[in-house]
Amino acid sequence: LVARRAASYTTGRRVVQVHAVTNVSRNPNMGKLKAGYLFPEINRIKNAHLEKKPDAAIISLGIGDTTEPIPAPIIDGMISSVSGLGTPAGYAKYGGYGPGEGQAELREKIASRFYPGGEVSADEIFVSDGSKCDISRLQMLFGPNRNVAVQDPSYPAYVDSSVMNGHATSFDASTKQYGNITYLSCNSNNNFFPNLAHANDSEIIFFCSPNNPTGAAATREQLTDLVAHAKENGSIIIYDAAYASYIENPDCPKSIFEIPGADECAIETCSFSKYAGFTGLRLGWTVVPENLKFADGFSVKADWNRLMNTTFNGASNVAQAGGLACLSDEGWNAMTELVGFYKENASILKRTFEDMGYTTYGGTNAPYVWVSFDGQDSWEVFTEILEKCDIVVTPGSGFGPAGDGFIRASAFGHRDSILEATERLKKAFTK
Ligand SMILES: Cc1ncc(COP(=O)(O)O)c(/C=N/[C@@H](CCC(=O)O)C(=O)O)c1O
Repeated sequence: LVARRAASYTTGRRVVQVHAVTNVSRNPNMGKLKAGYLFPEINRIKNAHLEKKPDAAIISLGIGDTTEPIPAPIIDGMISSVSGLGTPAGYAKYGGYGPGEGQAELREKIASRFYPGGEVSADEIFVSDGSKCDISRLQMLFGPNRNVAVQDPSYPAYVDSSVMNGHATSFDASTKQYGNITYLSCNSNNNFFPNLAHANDSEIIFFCSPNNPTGAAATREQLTDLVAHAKENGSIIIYDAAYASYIENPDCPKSIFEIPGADECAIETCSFSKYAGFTGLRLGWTVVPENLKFADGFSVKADWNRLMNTTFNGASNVAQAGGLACLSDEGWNAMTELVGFYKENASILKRTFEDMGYTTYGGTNAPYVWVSFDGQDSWEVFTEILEKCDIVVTPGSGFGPAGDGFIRASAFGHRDSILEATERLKKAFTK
């Protein structure tokens, strides 16, 4: 026992004592992950740069994290919630554990505000602490060894949570893909909408529109094809609408449930993060339709409800009060203004790269501009931009192998930072 507890080994003449180990073997799926999660890795590199250049005035066009303060009407809603928690009546109403699926009033409001066509009812809406968290809980819902398809490139949480939850075999360094995950390439040749025939065997299809990182918003026709494909193959779509409010093209639906039949093959997750600056406050929701059934006819919603009530004690009551304030007329207008501010940043960035001679995608229906560097290694471009401009972007290959040759510029920034970044980029990279 002592030998096992205090595993040690000799290197040449020295006996090196290592820390005691446990008896518990590591989850082999965690061992398959090829690197750290993308954004903390980028942050680590940024900090190393600052070590070298302590006076560098770094501008981040990297992680899509909001920068503008939460608008007053929403703050007021939270302040009154907090004050209420300090009174017996207020605490009695909202102080303890709330319903795992979220406060009824908030669920009703989300249904009426985000699904005005009545496509979704309040009891199909499950309030959470954000979409990223729900993506991993959805992985738990389906269990291991699933055939999963993702857009390539796409939000890294889909692939990484799929690897963690046992859907993937090992990482193939030559293809830069995990085995058993289907990468649906999205590029300028297919107008960033994948060939769905490649997903014929996929049980679960992660689909994000507007897509992170390309900024491509799928059209009604494309989403109709996606729903038809899922119904034909018996797949379930996990539709990520985290940026839907940035869509301005009327031909691009804001929800998959605008497509008839989607309630029999899709789950939709969304979030207040990028709409109201709730990235730190943590509030999102996931829609699991009444009509969505597993192969044996069992309700997916029933299992999701059981899972949420077992794994999660509900989104913070203060955050839910904030969400409710977002959906008041004043709050909704304030959110719309905030989204408009970031959209303006995106168009400034898009215009700048275009004027510099670069081909860009996205940036119109999304807060991300996808910039082609003509096949150059995206981590090299990332490093060059950091070294020359003290600007952090996100290397395209971080979103999947089809992202290489691109960088993603995020529009989440103060206006003066965005303008300063454009000046630095023009100076260093104009073709
Ligand atoms: C398609 C998509 N879905 C969900 C999220 C996260 O939503 P929340 O967990 O609600 O804040 C994000 C957040 N993405 C940021 C933050 C990074 C991260 O969440 O890992 C980014 O891509 O820079 C996202 O892009």
